[in-house]
Amino acid sequence: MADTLSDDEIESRIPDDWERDGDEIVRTYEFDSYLAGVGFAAGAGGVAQDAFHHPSITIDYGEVEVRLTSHEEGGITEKDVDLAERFDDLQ
Ligand SMILES: C[C@H](O)[C@H](O)[C@H]1CNC2=NC(N)=NC(=O)C2=N1
Repeated sequence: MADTLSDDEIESRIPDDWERDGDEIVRTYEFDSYLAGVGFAAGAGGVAQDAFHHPSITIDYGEVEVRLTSHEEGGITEKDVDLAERFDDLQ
């Protein structure tokens, strides 16, 4: 079971374009169309299922908000940061 990261570890490990929001890390991706966002969300879902670590994904017109936290650990872990990097690689 992964341990939660300290505030300093989060600060140093959080990928560019992501922000900390309490016990979550969050990024809003922007797209030229709604369906481009839907496609990104589908890809992110596949990566999440592969990792068996699941984000909250909100699809709006031209935007997709992704929130990550480790529910079982009750905070932000390496799993969240690693998955954020994998989502960014989908772009
Ligand atoms: C039983 C538990 O839900 C599973 O082990 C996985 C599923 N996906 C998960 N996703 C996230 N974000 N946090 C978890 O703790 C988690 N646990």
